[in-house]
Amino acid sequence: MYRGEATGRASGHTAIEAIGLGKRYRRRWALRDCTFRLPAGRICALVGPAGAGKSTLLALASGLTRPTEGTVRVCGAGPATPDGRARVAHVTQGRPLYPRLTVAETLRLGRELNPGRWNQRCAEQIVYDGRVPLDARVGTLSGEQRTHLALALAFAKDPELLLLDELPPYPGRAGAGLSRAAAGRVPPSGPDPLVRHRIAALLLARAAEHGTTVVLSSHLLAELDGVCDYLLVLGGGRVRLAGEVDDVIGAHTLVMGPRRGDALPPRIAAHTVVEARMTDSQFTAVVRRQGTVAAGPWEAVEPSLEELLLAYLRAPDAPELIAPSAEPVSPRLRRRPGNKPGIPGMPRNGPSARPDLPPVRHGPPGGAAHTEHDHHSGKGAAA
Ligand SMILES: Nc1ncnc2c1ncn2[C@@H]1O[C@H](COP(=O)(O)OP(=O)(O)OP(=O)(O)O)[C@@H](O)[C@H]1O
Repeated sequence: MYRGEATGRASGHTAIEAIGLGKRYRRRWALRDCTFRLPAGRICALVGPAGAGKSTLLALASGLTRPTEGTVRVCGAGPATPDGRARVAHVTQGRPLYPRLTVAETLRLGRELNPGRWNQRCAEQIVYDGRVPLDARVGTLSGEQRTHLALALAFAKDPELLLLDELPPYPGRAGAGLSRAAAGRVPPSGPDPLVRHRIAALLLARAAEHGTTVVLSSHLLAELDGVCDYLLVLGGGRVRLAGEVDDVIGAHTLVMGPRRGDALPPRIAAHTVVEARMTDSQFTAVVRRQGTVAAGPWEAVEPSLEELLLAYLRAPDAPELIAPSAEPVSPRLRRRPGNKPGIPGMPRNGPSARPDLPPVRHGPPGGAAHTEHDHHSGKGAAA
């Protein structure tokens, strides 16, 4: 799925631009040296292990919290300014809503809090599509209904940028934020794929209709395929991967073949190895190509988005990859040459992995994460 530059507000604009962004809670950094640009009009997957700083990044982008260091701008504005707040909607993990208000009262509150920007018809359509009764108290709604209501509030504000912390409902979160009695009335909402599919469809349709940029934080990697066209991967509080999904996937190859000894075949190891896994008889490696992958007694295919993300998540030391479209463009914000993570004195963007693709910025080759004797038997089996 790719919505392209021509959509609505997408052409050439920047939705988020962060430079050296960092947030520290007491002594611990939740996010550090975070530098990237998200072009407008994208549906961006924000991926990372638990504690990687995803929620912190979203909170910084929505002005909910202030940076300890660095800067972030959203749609050209400071997130904590009235302009920034008007342009951004943030649906947080807990979906904080007033449980005693009815749905209609909640929408009325949304209208009063967003004078001049409120689209009541849009809000009512979303709650209607989600089969959310207008006269029901929020505290009695299911996880899916609460999400529809939260999305109704978000889209009715007509935001340029929607930040969504987790595609809901997710395990154990049904009734979160409600009284115990109210939570007891909420049907259990496990990771029902149909519900998630319905909500993803709603999100995509609305985002396409309004030209909204969406940042979607998620743990469920398989579900991001076909939903997101842009990728932002955090690890250890830093950006590890950023760019168009197609470009990022296209720069990598998944190689599987018979194992000969403890090391990868030299012609495979010559590429930037993101992750290598061995069983007794087979090796599986995700490599960032430096040129073409030589033919040999192995199979080389393009990884799926899930396979690629898993490789990066399992290999926290793999070198970063930042596509040119994810590089900040604002001259005021641009990093000094030679600053991390570029190579001092060298152009910031390394050679293109594929001649038909734009160049990508990458760290030094050889950052392999090597998992010995891992019983991973090939493509699609990663878990
Ligand atoms: N208000 C806070 N006070 C102290 N530490 C915090 C606070 N919020 C987050 N942290 C810490 O900052 C780090 C990043 O947290 P954050 O919630 O941003 O990660 P995350 O990637 O969203 O994780 P998850 O996927 O589990 O939601 C974690 O170590 C977390 O414990």
